[in-house]
Amino acid sequence: MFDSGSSVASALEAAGASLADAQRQPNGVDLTVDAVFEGTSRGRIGREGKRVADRRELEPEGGDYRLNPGTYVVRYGEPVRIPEGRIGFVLPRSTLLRNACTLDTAVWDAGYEGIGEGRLDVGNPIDIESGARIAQLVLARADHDGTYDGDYQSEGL
Ligand SMILES: O=c1ccn([C@H]2C[C@H](O)[C@@H](COP(=O)(O)OP(=O)(O)OP(=O)(O)O)O2)c(=O)[nH]1
Repeated sequence: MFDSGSSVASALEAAGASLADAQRQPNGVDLTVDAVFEGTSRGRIGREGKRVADRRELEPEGGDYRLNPGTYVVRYGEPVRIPEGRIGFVLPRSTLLRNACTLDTAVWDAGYEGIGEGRLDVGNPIDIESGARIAQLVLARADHDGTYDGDYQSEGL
């Protein structure tokens, strides 16, 4: 069972997000793009520990990120808090897909709080305005064991 868009909006507002009306969707809340990065070094995932690759933040040109085909990391514009009893999923806006682009995202754990990131794949050149809506967060009811306590807790806050 998924929460309504207004419940998702309440969860985000409790985390400090200020939402425009256009972000409020029937089944979730649209997230905006705050920053786009290109990787500049090698990351690592070990059996223990991990390292996120260094990155270079792209500058918008005339307010738009002018992206050629490739893989980027985006930082979303809204602080998120996943309430207890919930799991979060972020999905791409369908307009990204219709432009041969997409977002790859992972599980958003109960108890996670922060400004998250995702992988943006660009298959066809696209201009994305800084602050534009690119994704949608939905929340589903879920049992869980404890709450999120990983390295990304409170990131960006
Ligand atoms: O696409 C996503 C998915 C999740 N998150 C946030 C919410 C999630 O709760 C947190 C940690 O995600 P995950 O548990 O997958 O991270 P990890 O790579 O396993 O690292 P750690 O073990 O430190 O949590 O990152 C994102 O920013 N982007």
